[in-house]
Amino acid sequence: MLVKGLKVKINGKIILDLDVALALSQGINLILGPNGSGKTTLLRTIIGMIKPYQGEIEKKEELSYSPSEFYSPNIKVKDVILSGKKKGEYEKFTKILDIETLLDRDFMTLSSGEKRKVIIAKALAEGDLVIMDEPFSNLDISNRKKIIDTLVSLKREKQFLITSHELDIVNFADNVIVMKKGKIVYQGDKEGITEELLSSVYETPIRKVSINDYTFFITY
Ligand SMILES: Nc1ncnc2c1ncn2[C@@H]1O[C@H](COP(=O)(O)OP(=O)(O)OP(=O)(O)O)[C@@H](O)[C@H]1O
Repeated sequence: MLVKGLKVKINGKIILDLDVALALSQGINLILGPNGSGKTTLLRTIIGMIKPYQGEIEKKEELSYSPSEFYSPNIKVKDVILSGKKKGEYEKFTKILDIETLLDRDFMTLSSGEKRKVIIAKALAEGDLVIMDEPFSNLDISNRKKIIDTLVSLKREKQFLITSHELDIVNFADNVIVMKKGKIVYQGDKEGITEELLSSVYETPIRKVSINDYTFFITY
């Protein structure tokens, strides 16, 4: 996928203003950035929900999308999942994410974490480039690990573009994009995600602490 120089205006206000091309790598591409920095707008523009007034998006891959919020009134879980194209792959992901017993339930009666797993299973089954907005929100620590392990195990088959407010997801990322005020202020490997960069982007002191090669990000 090629995403170059995107500019988006909503109600006359510039929300996205990318001077640079978005350079995705193989595997897990993670977008970080404070609230309101334009992460969701960027994802929605890539999938075609928002039309940029400038810039280019060239997509060769099959894209799938898991939004950060979702509402599907009066629809069964299996119909949410089966409303896509690649039906064959659903079984694999409903099994991995342990949602097989939920298929006959009404989607809106699920807990927030169960809903999250359903829409993630759908996105994983449908796309070669899987775009997920805050896939870890609503998930308990064990389900969070299950999703991370699944993404890591699929890295050679699929490409991921995800957002998260959980900074330690950096540990699993092959490429990190940092946004602030509608712009990309960093993209590259995780080694470039320094305390200085994060403290400046989030406007609060952030410290990196490593234990057994795993990096935690803490405020102090
Ligand atoms: N339809 C809209 N009308 C007006 N402003 C909008 C609209 N959509 C987005 N914005 C504004 O654009 C900015 C970027 O929003 P966006 O949802 O892309 O941020 P985000 O980085 O995903 O934030 P968060 O981490 O809080 O989810 C915000 O200031 C938001 O209020």
